Amino acid sequence: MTEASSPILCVRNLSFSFERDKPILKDLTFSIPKGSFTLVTGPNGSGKSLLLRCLKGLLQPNCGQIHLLSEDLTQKAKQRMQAIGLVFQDAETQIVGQTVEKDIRFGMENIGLSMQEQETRLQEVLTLLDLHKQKNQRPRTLSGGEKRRLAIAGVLVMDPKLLVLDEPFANLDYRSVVSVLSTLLRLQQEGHTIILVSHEVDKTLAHADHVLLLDDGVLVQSGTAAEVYPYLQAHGIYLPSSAGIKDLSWLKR
Ligand SMILES: Nc1ncnc2c1ncn2[C@@H]1O[C@H](COP(=O)(O)OP(=O)(O)OP(=O)(O)O)[C@@H](O)[C@H]1O
Repeated sequence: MTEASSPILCVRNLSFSFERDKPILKDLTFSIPKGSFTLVTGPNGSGKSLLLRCLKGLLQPNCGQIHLLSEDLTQKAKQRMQAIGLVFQDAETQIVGQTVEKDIRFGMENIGLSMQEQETRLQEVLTLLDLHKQKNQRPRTLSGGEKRRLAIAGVLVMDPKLLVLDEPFANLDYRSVVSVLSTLLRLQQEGHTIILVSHEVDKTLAHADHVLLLDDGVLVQSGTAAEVYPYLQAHGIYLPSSAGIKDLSWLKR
């Protein structure tokens, strides 16, 4: 993955406000390289979740353009909704089925996929997310990490062009963080483009090939991990002392 890779998503001059003259997202311009593992970071309240909601089509920006694979989808929120798979910060709210399998099938049944296509996709995501053993289990009996993986499975099975996750490590213990992070890296290797929103850069920065740093609704830096790293601490992002970029991963501890 290099910075030169063609973009899957291009955002130009995006602004968003709930109230007139009180912009929250301010003139954001950036692109996301296809196949990248992009980390969107910034302190609490910097606008990360709102940005995801604007991209997904849950909120409409006041101005700006959103192009996905060179197609202008700015005014096509429904198409953005289908193309962008979003795993919410509170991923458990996305789990609706009585069993793991039923939950994964839910979205596919809603869009009327044939049983054969459902079966193919189901088997694929059970393997990718390592959930075969839990197939018949009730979701509420899953561990935190398994629930997070199930929420990802439910989104992935809809075949999104872009997989976006809002704080997927929140409230997870070390082993579950490792499990979810390894899963995301495996998905990237399979060819998926991943946008991860997290202020816990100590867990992931080593794996990010593209980073966006937001503060107070402004994109203050974007580029490779090495380019953005020197600006993190000044914008309230915790970094362990004397850690280099390669140390900033929970997979290597
Ligand atoms: N529904 C709303 N009405 C008014 N202001 C809102 C609303 N939702 C969010 N905000 C404000 O928008 C700003 C950005 O919020 P957002 O949730 O996007 O931040 P964030 O970077 O995701 O924060 P965190 O890391 O805490 O999740 C915050 O100041 C927040 O108070």
